[in-house]
Amino acid sequence: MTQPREATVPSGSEPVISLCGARASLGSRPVLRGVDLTVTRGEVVALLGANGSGKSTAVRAVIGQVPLTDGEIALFGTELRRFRQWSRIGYVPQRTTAASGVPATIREVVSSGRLSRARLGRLSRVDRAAVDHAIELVGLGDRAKDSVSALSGGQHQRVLIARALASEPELLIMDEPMAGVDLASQGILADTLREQVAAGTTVLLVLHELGAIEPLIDRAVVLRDGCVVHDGPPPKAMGQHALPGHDHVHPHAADESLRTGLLT
Ligand SMILES: Nc1ncnc2c1ncn2[C@@H]1O[C@H](COP(=O)(O)OP(=O)(O)OP(=O)(O)O)[C@@H](O)[C@H]1O
Repeated sequence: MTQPREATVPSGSEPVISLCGARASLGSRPVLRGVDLTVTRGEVVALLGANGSGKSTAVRAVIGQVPLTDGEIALFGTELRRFRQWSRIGYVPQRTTAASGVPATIREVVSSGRLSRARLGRLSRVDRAAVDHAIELVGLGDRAKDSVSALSGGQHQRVLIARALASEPELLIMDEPMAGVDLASQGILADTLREQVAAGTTVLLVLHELGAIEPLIDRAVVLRDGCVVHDGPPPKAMGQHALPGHDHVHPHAADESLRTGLLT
């Protein structure tokens, strides 16, 4: 078995996600053009970049939804193609309007996130308690029997996050969790994330702007045209100035500026 290269991993830290020279195409278009990215245990990493820079494709490649044309991905030190322990990972996809028409209750949707831990597809008492806990975490305890089709966009997003949390994952991957979410729900999501981080969960977040979760972010990786153009401290300018149309310039090294063009 070939071991993934771990060139960017600090010594002593355990890699949870490693992408090495990852290349992927959608249709005939090369979307990832040699991405190196490592997330170690307990880290909270934001994946940033302009629309179309490849952020969603990168996280979808990590969970095996987009095949690589070249390079390697490993999860918890195991090559992706051999990896089977999906209950260790919670994934919140980018929101689509199609998701809101599901005729199911909040508890049913969140329960589906626990099935990866259930034996023979049946939820035990422990499983059901974990589902209820996940619903409580996102502040929807009193709505568990409500249909998800009756929820606002922000509440719906909270359900998707509860679904990801139901398996008590060690790694949480979220694609634009705050997009289109009302301020009250943003606050609840930030609190939920803070609790997960405090409990040691490793987190990879696709974001457009850091906003309320900026204090939680250990490291930011910025993609441009399918390549990593920054991997280090979160760009300070983002929280205040990440408005559509801005091309961001912020300090990179002492005497060097980095133009991220995050939203252009
Ligand atoms: N099925 C597809 N076929 C061809 N091209 C696609 C397909 N899906 C996405 N793309 C293109 O691939 C590029 C990368 O898309 P991706 O969704 O990864 O970017 P992103 O950085 O997540 O952008 P956004 O912030 O808009 O979500 C975009 O230019 C997009 O138009």
